[in-house]
Amino acid sequence: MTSVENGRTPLMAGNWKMNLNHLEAIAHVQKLAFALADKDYDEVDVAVLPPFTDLRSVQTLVDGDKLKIKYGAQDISAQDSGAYTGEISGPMLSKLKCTFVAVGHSERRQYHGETDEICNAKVKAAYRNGITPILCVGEGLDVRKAGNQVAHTLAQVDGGLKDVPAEQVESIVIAYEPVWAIGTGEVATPEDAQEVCGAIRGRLAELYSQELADKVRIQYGGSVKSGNIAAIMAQPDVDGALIGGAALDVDEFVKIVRFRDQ
Ligand SMILES: O=C(CO)COP(=O)(O)O
Repeated sequence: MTSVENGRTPLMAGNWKMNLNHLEAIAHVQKLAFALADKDYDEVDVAVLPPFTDLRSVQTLVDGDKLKIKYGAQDISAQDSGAYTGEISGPMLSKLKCTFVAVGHSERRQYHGETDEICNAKVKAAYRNGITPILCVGEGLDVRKAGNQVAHTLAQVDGGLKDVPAEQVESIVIAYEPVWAIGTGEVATPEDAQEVCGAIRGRLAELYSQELADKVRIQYGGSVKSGNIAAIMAQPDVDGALIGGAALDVDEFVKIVRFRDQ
């Protein structure tokens, strides 16, 4: 059974990382909207995660032209306001009508020391402010080589969701991004992606219920391109992708969104 038959609308989200200023963001989203407009994409949710400085411009464009493209931030503070220099809060993001926020991306974990505890606080901050977290999990190369990818990733799921109630978690997006496949051109095989995405769904069933687990969208991320997306999406527990480099190229991103045509 594919994810579409399972009733989960696939979510293709472009994580721009630290790329594109607000003028480039406007041009990018306009081009993306135009490219998607000539064919119905109702059966796929499309989102972009631009840098903070682009969000107001993207919001104005999406609102003004009533675009179906959703958007969100790449990070969120665990606090809602106060003396936290350089941080961006949930209330600020929800004022910009962000649908999503990435939490615990491996680059945040690696370069900013984000632990599962911090990710858990950020998941709660997102829900407190009506924003859907995209909780990013996944193992590094050493863990993969030792064959511990499932246990490692499930521990991140447990940590990120600690004390988060079912009525919130049923809307969460979990992105499985093996660190060794991010930006390296080294894509996990569809079977590798399915192994861990399936285990994540199994864990959600254990922690909550099978019914909840069947609703949650689980994405794969790591060197996704138009040439490999169809095989990845054919896996029963993969419901979309979190796309880095390939999302910066509108034509390539559109091909990924239209994975059924590949
Ligand atoms: O980190 C990623 C998305 O969040 C994946 O990045 P790449 O698609 O560039 O490998």
